[in-house]
Amino acid sequence: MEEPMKRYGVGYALAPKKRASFIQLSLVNLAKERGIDLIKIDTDKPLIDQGPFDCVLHKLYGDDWKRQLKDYASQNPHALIIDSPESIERLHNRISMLQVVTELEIDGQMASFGIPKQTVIYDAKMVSALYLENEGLKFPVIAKPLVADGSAKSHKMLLVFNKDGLRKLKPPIVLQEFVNHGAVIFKVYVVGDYVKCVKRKSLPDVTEDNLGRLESYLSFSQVSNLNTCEKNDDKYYKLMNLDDAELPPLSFLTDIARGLRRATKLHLFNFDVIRDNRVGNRYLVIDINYFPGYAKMPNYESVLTDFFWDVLNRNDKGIKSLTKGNCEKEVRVLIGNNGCGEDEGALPVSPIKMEDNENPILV
Ligand SMILES: Nc1ncnc2c1ncn2[C@@H]1O[C@H](COP(=O)(O)OP(=O)(O)OP(=O)(O)O)[C@@H](O)[C@H]1O
Ligand SMILES: O=P(O)(O)O[C@H]1[C@H](OP(=O)(O)O)[C@@H](OP(=O)(O)O)[C@@H](O)[C@@H](O)[C@@H]1OP(=O)(O)O
Ligand SMILES: [Mg+2]
Ligand SMILES: [Mg+2]
Repeated sequence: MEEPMKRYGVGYALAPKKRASFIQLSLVNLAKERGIDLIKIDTDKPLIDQGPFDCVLHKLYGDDWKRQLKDYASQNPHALIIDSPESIERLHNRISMLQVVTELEIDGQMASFGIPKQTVIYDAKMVSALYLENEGLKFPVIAKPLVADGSAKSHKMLLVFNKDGLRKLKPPIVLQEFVNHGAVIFKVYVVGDYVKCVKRKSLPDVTEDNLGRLESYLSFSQVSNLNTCEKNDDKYYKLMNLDDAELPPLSFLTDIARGLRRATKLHLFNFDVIRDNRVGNRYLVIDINYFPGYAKMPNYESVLTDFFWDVLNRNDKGIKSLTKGNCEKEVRVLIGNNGCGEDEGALPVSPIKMEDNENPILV
């Protein structure tokens, strides 16, 4: 007689929006066929009273949740926690997030990579054109909230064209050089050893001419996450034709992804890459996100199911590929004007532009 298939329980603790996008019936069913039951963790009840789970997936914040995970892990040493809160926290600060990129050692035969010049400002009195100049930054710059904790306000940014645009900035902020990149951003999704790059639209290039002509700043939020309907009437992006943009070499991106996995000890994240127009074959990482919108990735159901199956099986065999048991303990990580205005190249006003009073980094 055939042995019954071993079943695994994967508990997930996600905010309602993330749950709605990620936990689709197609994923639940495919995982079920492979012996993996996806089970919702009730965040109103103590984690310790739920399960038992072979694996806990999570994207929640705060000390209470961290404590709950720690208690769960110490009472269920066999359970995998994907990923450790301490590792995830590095991505909650836009400086420590990109610092890790600068520490990667990768043999860049095909292309080079780095991060844009940036500086952090904690004190409003420090915001000045002189300070920027001393830090080696030139206009235009992007002002980003220092904290990237998943809140709506942590995505609200400002493209600053000149010194007038600096006046109203509210620290703590990161000021990062805006690099022309042909209005295309590459989102590189990482799921364990799997790496997938997709193209999205981004902010259009800024010309010297623009700098003098425009308002002193532009507020925007999650420009690469606008929905298809918003993209439709967008002349600028039609003109530059996203379809024609060439992807960076996959093996190069895979090397960066592997390096980031090693350095961060994370398994579920994506990073945003732009091609620096000033230099041939140079790429800049501008953002890293924990547990991003995987449902937007082609075949996300099978990619995620394969990942669950792989880590659960390795765990059964005693291969410590993930943070296991005590989630603070370090364990070996296996590596395996509607988008345009009338002029070509003019900066978008809507839908990218948002009201100033909605932007928390503006006084
Ligand atoms: N240094 C830069 N040079 C040029 N464009 C940039 C730069 N930094 C950010 N951008 C543009 O601004 C957008 C938002 O920046 P970023 O990715 O840092 O924000 P985010 O809110 O963390 O994004 P996500 O929704 O991916 O989490 C990018 O997708 C890109 O279009
Ligand atoms: O909203 P989606 O599911 O698409 O995912 C987005 C995700 O939002 P959510 O985690 O609240 O869902 C964001 O996370 P926070 O920074 O806000 O934590 C961030 O990672 C975006 O980059 C993701 O979009 P993507 O990068 O994949 O395009
Ligand atoms: Mg981003
Ligand atoms: Mg981000």
